[in-house]
Amino acid sequence: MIIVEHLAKSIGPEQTPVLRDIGFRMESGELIGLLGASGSGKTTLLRCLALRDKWDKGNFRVDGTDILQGGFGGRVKIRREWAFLEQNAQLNPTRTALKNVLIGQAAQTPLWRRLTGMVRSDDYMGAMDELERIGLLDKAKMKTGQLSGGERQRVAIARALVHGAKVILADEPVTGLDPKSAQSIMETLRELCKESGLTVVAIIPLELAERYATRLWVLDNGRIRHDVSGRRLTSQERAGLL
Ligand SMILES: Nc1ncnc2c1ncn2[C@@H]1O[C@H](COP(=O)(O)OP(=O)(O)OP(=O)(O)O)[C@@H](O)[C@H]1O
Repeated sequence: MIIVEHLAKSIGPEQTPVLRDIGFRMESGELIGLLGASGSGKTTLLRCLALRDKWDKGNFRVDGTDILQGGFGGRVKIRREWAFLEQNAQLNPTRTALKNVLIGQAAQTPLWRRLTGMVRSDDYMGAMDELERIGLLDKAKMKTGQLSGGERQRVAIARALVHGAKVILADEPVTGLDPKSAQSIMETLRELCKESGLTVVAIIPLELAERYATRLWVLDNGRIRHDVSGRRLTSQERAGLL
């Protein structure tokens, strides 16, 4: 169980409040579509949850561990088990899909292996397994610079999974993709949530969120204004997205 209470965050020289009072409870296996008008703080919320940005205040507990006040262990847990997929998958275009996925294992790999570039066969098999799981086994040896946007997103997801991600925070994972690739990425994420208990919070367009997410959050004025499961947004709730 992930519990966030009273998360607040101000940004910039003027310290403009972006997140005022965010609170939620989230279970494993949920796929949350994060919605809100431009500038409503969606990316800021993901960055705070990934601990890329410092919280001004708030409580953050994951499976009973106090992440912010509980010492170093909580932060290590988030860095190990939570993956932040930035906009336009951050991959090395000159390396193969396989190598890019293997980079996800660096955190668990001894320094000498990283320096010598030696890969354990277990790591290699693990990376190939994940590429297969997301349907990219046949592209494993292609440089990611030659892959389509959708395929690059898949590599980024495989890298997160190989890293042992239990939670993926995805900042516009389907932006710029054609409708078919976007749907295919969403289907993959939904399947992973259902089958392996992965939890995903993703900034995605409303129509995909309504089709694939198990829960919708609408951010407005620094709060989760609407938290909706099992139904589409009403026209009044949609109005907050404009
Ligand atoms: N580094 C920064 N310095 C100053 N202001 C910032 C910074 N980063 C974000 N902001 C401001 O914080 C607010 C929230 O930004 P954020 O990127 O979280 O919104 P968003 O909902 O993800 O927007 P979009 O949908 O347009 O990507 C915006 O008004 C933005 O201009």
